[in-house]
Amino acid sequence: MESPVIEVNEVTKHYWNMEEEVRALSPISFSIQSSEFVSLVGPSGCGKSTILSLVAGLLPPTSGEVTLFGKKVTYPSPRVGYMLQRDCLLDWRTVKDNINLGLELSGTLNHQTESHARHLLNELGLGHTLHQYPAQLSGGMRQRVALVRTLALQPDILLLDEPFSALDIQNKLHLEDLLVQALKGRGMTTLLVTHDLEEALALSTRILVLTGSPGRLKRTVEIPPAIRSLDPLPTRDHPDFRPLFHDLWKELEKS
Ligand SMILES: Nc1ncnc2c1ncn2[C@@H]1O[C@H](COP(=O)(O)OP(=O)(O)OP(=O)(O)O)[C@@H](O)[C@H]1O
Repeated sequence: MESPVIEVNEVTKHYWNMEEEVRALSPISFSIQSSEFVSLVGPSGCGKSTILSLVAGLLPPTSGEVTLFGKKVTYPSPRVGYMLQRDCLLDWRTVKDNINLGLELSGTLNHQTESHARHLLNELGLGHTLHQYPAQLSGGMRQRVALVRTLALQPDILLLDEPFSALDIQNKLHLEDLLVQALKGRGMTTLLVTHDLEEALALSTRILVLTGSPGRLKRTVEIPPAIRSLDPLPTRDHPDFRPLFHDLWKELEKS
């Protein structure tokens, strides 16, 4: 078996809140292979976002270690793209200048990378918005622009922290579909935090169920290939989808 892209090894994380110590994660270990799409689900406060920040190199673990491609994470890696619930678009920049922002900051903006960013914008159905400003776009369109900005960096690892949770159901389903299409053939390894079990089931190859607090891994659910091979919308009609959903739901109720 290939060595994992992401490895979280006996990691704990404690925060200090004024004088009080908050134990966010008790020792947690898991690894993710290349091109896997793994979702983290669990009750509020069980440490899901903390795990993403540790993998992104934005926070150091209290003990244990996180490795990416076999190397210990000590700072944010350019191989990682990170997308949040808030789109964080800059209102004074056009869509074109927003999708180029990450490339500019990383010093990799050139004719080729800019044209790739524009190609992604077209793929996500927003080619016509190139010279518009974020205020002229709907919430779903803004989030699509944020996704293009993240994918434009061509990261090997994509971290998604509830990226669609602020959207209405129609936009959410549309974006899930666009995300899957955009990831096809690009070989990215994805780690998603979501509260939406349907979303986790429809997008993932594997789901890690956490419990708190402090957060720890409770169960790993492999998504059957018959479901995995379908696009997000039709997965929901697969006869195994509802039983899996109820199984996960019950697991979280016990958390
Ligand atoms: N910067 C911080 N300082 C102090 N405590 C923190 C900090 N960040 C997170 N925590 C605490 O660590 C624990 C885990 O937080 P985290 O945001 O990782 O959980 P989560 O599972 O992502 O929650 P949610 O689902 O509500 O977003 C919580 O108890 C939270 O209050």
